[in-house]
Amino acid sequence: MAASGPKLDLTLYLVTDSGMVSESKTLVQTIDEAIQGGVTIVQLREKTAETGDFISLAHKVLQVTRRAGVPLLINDRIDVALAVDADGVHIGQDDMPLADARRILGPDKIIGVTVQSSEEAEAAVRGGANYVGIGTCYATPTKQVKVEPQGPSGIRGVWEHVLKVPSPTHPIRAVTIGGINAYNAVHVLDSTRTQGNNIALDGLAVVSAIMAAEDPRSAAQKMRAQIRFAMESSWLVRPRVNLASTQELQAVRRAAADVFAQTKSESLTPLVQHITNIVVVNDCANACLAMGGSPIMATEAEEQRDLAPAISSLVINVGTLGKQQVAGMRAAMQQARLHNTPIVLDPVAAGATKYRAQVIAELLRDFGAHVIKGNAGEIAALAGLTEVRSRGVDSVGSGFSDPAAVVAEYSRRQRCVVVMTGAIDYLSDGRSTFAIRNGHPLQATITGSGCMAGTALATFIHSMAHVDPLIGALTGIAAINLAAEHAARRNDVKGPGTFRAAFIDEMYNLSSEQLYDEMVLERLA
Ligand SMILES: Nc1ncnc2c1ncn2[C@@H]1O[C@H](COP(=O)(O)OP(=O)(O)OP(=O)(O)O)[C@@H](O)[C@H]1O
Ligand SMILES: Cc1ncsc1CCO
Repeated sequence: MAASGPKLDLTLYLVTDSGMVSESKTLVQTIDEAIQGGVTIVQLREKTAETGDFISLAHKVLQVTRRAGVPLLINDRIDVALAVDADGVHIGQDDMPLADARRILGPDKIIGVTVQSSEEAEAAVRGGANYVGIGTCYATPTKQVKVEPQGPSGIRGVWEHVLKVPSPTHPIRAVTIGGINAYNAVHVLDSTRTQGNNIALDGLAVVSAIMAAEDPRSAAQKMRAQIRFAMESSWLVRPRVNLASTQELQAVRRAAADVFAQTKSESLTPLVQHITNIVVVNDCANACLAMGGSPIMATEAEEQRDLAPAISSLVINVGTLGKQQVAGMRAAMQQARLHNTPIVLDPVAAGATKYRAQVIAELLRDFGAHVIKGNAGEIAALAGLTEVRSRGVDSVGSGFSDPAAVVAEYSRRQRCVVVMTGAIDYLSDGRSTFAIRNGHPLQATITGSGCMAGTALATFIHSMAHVDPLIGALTGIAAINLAAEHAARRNDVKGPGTFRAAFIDEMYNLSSEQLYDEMVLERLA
């Protein structure tokens, strides 16, 4: 690492593109404002500039970066880096080989390498790169992408490999690049954390999210705030209810009963935004009200930005998909990510059609979710497992031979809570796995009981900051299932029709004491 130069901090890495700069600013002004907003390292990328022009621009940029104590790297052009005594270079796979670059620049300059695969990453680490830029996360108009975007899960695969390669001189660091912005920053950082020990990337590299902004300073500030949230407050690394205690199950039941009581109290009425299917929309709105929430079913893309600051959680249910509805989902999920609002994804009939499977895969790649809830057939389709099949919206057969392993494994893969419903419900956040043995067969006789379970999850997971998503999920499933048990016991319930009405009544009547006492909870892992 640059022994004499500025400290290598990859938190918010700006890659310049002079073609994007707003007409009212120069490139140097844009970089200056971006640094004021929190950019921690700059790479000057000028693919077409003449050598003399590149050098004179680099001199000007260097004045700004030096003043701020931020390293300046030159893309590709080692001659330019040497001419201005920049802090280092960033090279791609088609540029000068790493060994030559290191020999020319010496041990103290920063050298970063773009890598698209584990093999390229391994070569860069072994060759003594200071960091790797793992691409391409998302498709972007800023660069002709030679390789298919890999999405956060592909990036994570390369990152996990990078960490296993011994580095000859210094600990390797990594960022990812490609279509990163303030909407997806937290999702990208959360879902690229290593599966075993949650190690995060060192930062994110951005181009257009800052370079093309009218106000690069505030764009950089927004990015920094999102990155800080993901690095410091990610629920994936937050301590939570002490599950190691001998009183563990009581502690979990108590935590669930507390979330239930808070949600039902009049001082807190979570606003639960749904984009759900047309079959169940009214039942879900009533279920949400009965459990202490306030439902809103706003489906247009245009209204998501106005709604976003006020909503407590978001249900995305793909039961009846229209193109316009998908646009609404994308806009809502983007806003939810910006506001760190919990997202519950209900992948209804995930395996029934290719279109549905593709929409769900794209939503998960681009926005992820905090909770995915499905029946066994839906989870099987998402996880690519063939042990359980479905028919339309229903799961067929008796389920998985090892359901706890399935939810735990899929949860670790998706970096979210996974809830698999059925006669027994299985819930996992990848660290702990539980079963809830409540509920009644009458639930399976009405349409939308799974969708209402999704509503319940969102109603109780109303804040990422204040509700542990696993505890919120346990609360939601327990609440809905106990309401079903209570309804089924009523003399006036004669079958699905009367059950449906009584079910909503009993969601409304359920108390936190009943939830604590009657929840049948089992810890599986
Ligand atoms: N036989 C059963 N016994 C107890 N509870 C059940 C039973 N069947 C379903 N449930 C409960 O019903 C809820 C919905 O689960 P289910 O797996 O039926 O959803 P789903 O298939 O997605 O439903 P839908 O497609 O109708 O919305 C869960 O809370 C689950 O615990
Ligand atoms: C029956 C049905 N079809 C699409 S969504 C839905 C509601 C239950 O999932």
